[in-house]
Amino acid sequence: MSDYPTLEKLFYSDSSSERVEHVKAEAERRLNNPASFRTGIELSSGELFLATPRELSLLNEKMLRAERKVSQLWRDLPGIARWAYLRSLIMDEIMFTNEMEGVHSSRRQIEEALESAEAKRPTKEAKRFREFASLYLELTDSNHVYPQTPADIRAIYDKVVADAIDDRDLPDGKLFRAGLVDVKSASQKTLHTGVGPESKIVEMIDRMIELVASPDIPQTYSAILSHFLFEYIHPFYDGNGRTGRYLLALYLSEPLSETTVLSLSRVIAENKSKYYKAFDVTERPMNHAEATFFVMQIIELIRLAQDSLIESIELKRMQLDAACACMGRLASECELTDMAVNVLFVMAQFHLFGAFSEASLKDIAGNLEVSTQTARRYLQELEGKGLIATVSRKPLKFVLSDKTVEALEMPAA
Ligand SMILES: Nc1ncnc2c1ncn2[C@@H]1O[C@H](COP(=O)(O)OP(=O)(O)OP(=O)(O)O)[C@@H](O)[C@H]1O
Repeated sequence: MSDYPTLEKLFYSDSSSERVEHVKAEAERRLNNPASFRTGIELSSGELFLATPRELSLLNEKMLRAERKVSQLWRDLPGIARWAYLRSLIMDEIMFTNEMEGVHSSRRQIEEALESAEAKRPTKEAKRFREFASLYLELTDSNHVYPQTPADIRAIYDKVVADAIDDRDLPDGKLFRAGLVDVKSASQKTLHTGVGPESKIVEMIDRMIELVASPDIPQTYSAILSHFLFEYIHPFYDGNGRTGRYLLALYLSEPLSETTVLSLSRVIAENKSKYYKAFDVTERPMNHAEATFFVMQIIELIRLAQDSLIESIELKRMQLDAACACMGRLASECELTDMAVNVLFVMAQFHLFGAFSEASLKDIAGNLEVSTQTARRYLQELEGKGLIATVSRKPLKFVLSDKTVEALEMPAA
C-alpha cells in the first residue's frame, strides 16, 4: 500500500521513551487537521475520521481517470452487449459475495432468480436468491432510493438473506439483534465484537445513514466509511458481510459506474485477507479510529476492479469487431438473408458478453424488434444451415454452433 503511515506504525518506528505521547499528539493533529473529514461518530478507540494525505488524493485521481475509461468503453458497446454483460456482472457479484460467507450459489441459480425477479413471477425454484437478485437489479436503475431509517436497513437485510439464513440466526430484537455477536477468523479467533445493546445499534445505524447523506464529505469517502461503520456495528447475527457489501455497492453507485460497482465483490473475494486486514487495522486502539488506511485499501480494490473491467471489455470488444469483420464472408458462403445476419450479430454479442453464451427466443425477438414467430423463422434458417443449435426447449434458447464460432474467429464458450 502507500507510504502514509498508520499511527500504530509511527508508534513502533519511534524508539523514544515518549512514543505514547508522540502518537497521541499525532492522532490529535490528524483528527483536528482542517483537511480531515470528521464524522462525530464515537468508536471504542475514538472518533471515526479520515485524513486526506497526498497518497489518497493521488489514488482518488487514478480511480476517477479509470472510471472515465470504463464509462467510455461502456458507452461504445452495442446495447445488447451492454445488457448481457451487466447481467453477467450481477450474477458474479451475487455469487462472489455469497461465496465469501460460505453460501453456495451457482450462476444458473442466480440467472433463474434474475429472470424470476424481472418477470415479477416468482417460480418456486428461483425463490432462494430472487429478492437478493432484485436488489442488485434495482442498482442498475438510475433512480434508486437510499435507506432513510434503521427499518429500511432491516428491510434490505430481509431481502439479502431471504431463504438463505438459519432460523436461529434471524434477528431477535425489534429490528436488529438483541444479543452479542463476534466476527471470527477462519481459525475461530475473535476479530471484533459488534455493538450492543440494540438501542445503541439503532443509534449508530442512524448515524451511518446521516453520514452517507452528508453533503460535507465526498460520496466515495462516505460510502466507504459507512461500510466500515456497518461492519463495526455488525447489527445482525449473520448476513452482515452480504448486507454491508450490498449497501457499499448502493452508496458507491452514485459516484461510480454500475459496472465498477458490480465488479467489487469478486475483487474483494479474491483479496479477502487485505479486506479483513483493513477492518482490523482501523479497529486497533493505537490507530485512534483513523479510517484513512481503510478508505485507501477499498479504493485500491476499486482500482483492481476497474483494471480488470477495462481489460475484459477491451478484449471482448476486439473479439466482437473481429467477428463482425468475418460476418460478410460467412453470410455469402451460407447465402444468409440480412435478418439472419442480424440474428447472428445479436447472438455473437450474447456469446461474448453473456454469462452462458446463449440467447433466448424472447431476447432475440426483443432485440430485433420483431415478433417471436418472425424471429423463429430466422432461427430456423440458421439452424437448418448448422449455424446455431437449440440448447433448451423450455424456454427456447440457442447458441452459436462450433462452426459459426470458428468462422467468426471467436473464443469457444
Ligand atoms: N475486524 C472486523 N471488524 C468488523 N467487521 C469485519 C471485520 N473483519 C471482517 N469484517 C466484516 O464482517 C464480514 C463477516 O462477518 P461474519 O463472519 O459475522 O459474517 P456474517 O455476519 O455471517 O455475514 P455474512 O454471512 O453475509 O457474511 C466480512 O465479510 C466483513 O465485511
